[in-house]
Amino acid sequence: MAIKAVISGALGRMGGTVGRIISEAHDLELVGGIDVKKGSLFGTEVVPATGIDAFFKEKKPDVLIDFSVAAAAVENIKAAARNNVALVVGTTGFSPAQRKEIESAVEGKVPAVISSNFSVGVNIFWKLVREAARQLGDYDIEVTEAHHRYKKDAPSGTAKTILDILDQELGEREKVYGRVGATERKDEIGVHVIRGGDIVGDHSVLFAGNFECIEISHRAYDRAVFAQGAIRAARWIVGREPRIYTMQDVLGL
Ligand SMILES: NC(=O)C1=CN([C@@H]2O[C@H](COP(=O)(O)OP(=O)(O)OC[C@H]3O[C@@H](n4cnc5c(N)ncnc54)[C@H](O)[C@@H]3O)[C@@H](O)[C@H]2O)C=CC1
Ligand SMILES: O=C(O)C1=N[C@H](C(=O)O)C[C@H](O)C1
Repeated sequence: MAIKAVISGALGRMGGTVGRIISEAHDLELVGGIDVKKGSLFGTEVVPATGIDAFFKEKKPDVLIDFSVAAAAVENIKAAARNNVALVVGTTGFSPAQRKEIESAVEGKVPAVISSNFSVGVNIFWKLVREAARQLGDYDIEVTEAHHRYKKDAPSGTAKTILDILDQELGEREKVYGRVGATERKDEIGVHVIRGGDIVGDHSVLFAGNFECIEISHRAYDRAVFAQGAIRAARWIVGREPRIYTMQDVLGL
């Protein structure tokens, strides 16, 4: 039996990429999409988010894959939990309060993989950053990310995950978002955001010491890497215990 998937944010950049790959997969069935307005996605119906409960009841999907916007994702996640639909959530930009809302909607009700980045490469990159932080905690650290001109949130979800990893390894340090004028460097972490053109997603962490620097970088060339990871997560999550998992769990890292 094919896994039945619905995509939320269906008419967006990621929705289209995920939809194309699912429609070409033999073990998955795209049963439709959710967005703000009606439309179509690889021969399936896209309905407005206001009709999500009725859509779930009609299509009976196994999994909802959400790449939308933070406030919308929270509501769609609650609807999936109400309708017993497993979740793969790639949307970024959640506030701490929204993240709590998601946790209380999902925990003990449906299984969900939530990750700020579904690419296999970024999941390895996070591990390398953790190891470097363990060894080079006394070096100056600067995090830089670059994305396309239409990205809504900054810093990226992936950059926030990098900052969480650094905090876990080094204790909470002040974050300085860009520098201008007279600045005296202490042991803060510098964070730099670039927005322009059609950059798919670049992240780098610089560890600068005396007489040497090490820079760990990841560059995505095509949204297919995120979509393939999300689809891998969708195959993995259906039938799991109802709690929140990460992409590291999916990959066994
Ligand atoms: N975790 C990951 O690996 C990745 C995460 N992302 C994140 O995914 C999200 C979407 O990115 P893009 O596709 O580039 O954005 P986009 O702006 O192209 O697409 C978002 C779509 O969500 C729709 N939307 C708005 N309200 C909605 C609602 N209530 N219900 C359903 N859909 C709704 C919009 O109309 C739009 O079609 C962003 O938060 C981005 O940061 C993007 C790439 C990879
Ligand atoms: O909006 C994007 O495009 C991306 N968003 C994710 C993020 O915020 O980290 C992942 C990826 O870098 C692309």
